[in-house]
Amino acid sequence: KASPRTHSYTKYNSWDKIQSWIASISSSNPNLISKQVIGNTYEGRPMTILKLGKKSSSTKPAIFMDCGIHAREWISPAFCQWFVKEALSTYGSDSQMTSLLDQMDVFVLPVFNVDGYDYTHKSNRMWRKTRSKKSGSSCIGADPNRNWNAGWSSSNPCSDTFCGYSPESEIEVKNVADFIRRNKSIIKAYLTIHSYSQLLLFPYSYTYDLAEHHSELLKVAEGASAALRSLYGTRYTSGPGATTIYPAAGGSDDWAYDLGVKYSYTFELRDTGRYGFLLPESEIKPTCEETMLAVKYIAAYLLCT
Ligand SMILES: NS(=O)(=O)N[C@@H](Cc1ccccc1)C(=O)O
Ligand SMILES: [Zn+2]
Repeated sequence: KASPRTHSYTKYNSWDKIQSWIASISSSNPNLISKQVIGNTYEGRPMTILKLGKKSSSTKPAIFMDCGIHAREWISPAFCQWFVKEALSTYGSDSQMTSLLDQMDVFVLPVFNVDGYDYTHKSNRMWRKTRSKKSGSSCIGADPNRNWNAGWSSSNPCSDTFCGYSPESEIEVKNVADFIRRNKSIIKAYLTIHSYSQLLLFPYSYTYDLAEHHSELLKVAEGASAALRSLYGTRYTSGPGATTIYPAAGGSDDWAYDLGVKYSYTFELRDTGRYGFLLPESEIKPTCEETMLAVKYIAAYLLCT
């Protein structure tokens, strides 16, 4: 059975292996990690959030990070697994990680779109959406990054970017939106991990209007990108989604920002198109190492402000 010691952090693990890992890692260190199931997916798989942070009787400010919103973006869940492993293994030795986990909690959702992720392993490697079915339509699933109540507008059910029949129509999105709403007073940052293109995006994607905190969000994004680039020279572009990648309605980062989570970022990890969603396993380690620097930069900024 997979356990923290036998789990591979440099392979794209199946959902079954990730589920076993979640069970074992979440009971490996009661002072630093716990788990909570926030609901099930359409096909009945559990959505489990890992809570990282020094156990405290008082409520601490928190960062929320999700991976695997889009099923085919396999480097994303690989990063969430890497982040959890790094947090637990460097707490006490790495000063940045130690102060982060002493002063804040980090909620990590390793795989958001579990049904879709499992489907890419077993059926169609290029699947993107959820796997929900609606009577009357032969097309399956909605894009979980178009289904949030942020500039939401309807679209074609057979499109890969179908927005769903209404905001939060996808149970996976509703489960996470409910969790963030319940915890919005303590959540200071929302990070959502995607691939590919090497971008650090922030609101808005649903409009060309600049966010109220545009200049600060850009400054932090450029600092995080510079930290990332310092390791292997990987170049990221920072900016609002609408002008940096493309306009898009119903995105999770826009929704979190409009809810009041000021530091709301979408990471588009490696690469820039050579392999795209099929990033080789040999690039998991360098991608995760450099991305750790960007996430730790944002965390350090939160702790200093
Ligand atoms: N990961 S991606 O290639 O699908 N790109 C993202 C870009 C994106 C990011 C944030 C809000 C809306 C859109 C997408 O959802 O299209
Ligand atoms: Zn994506």
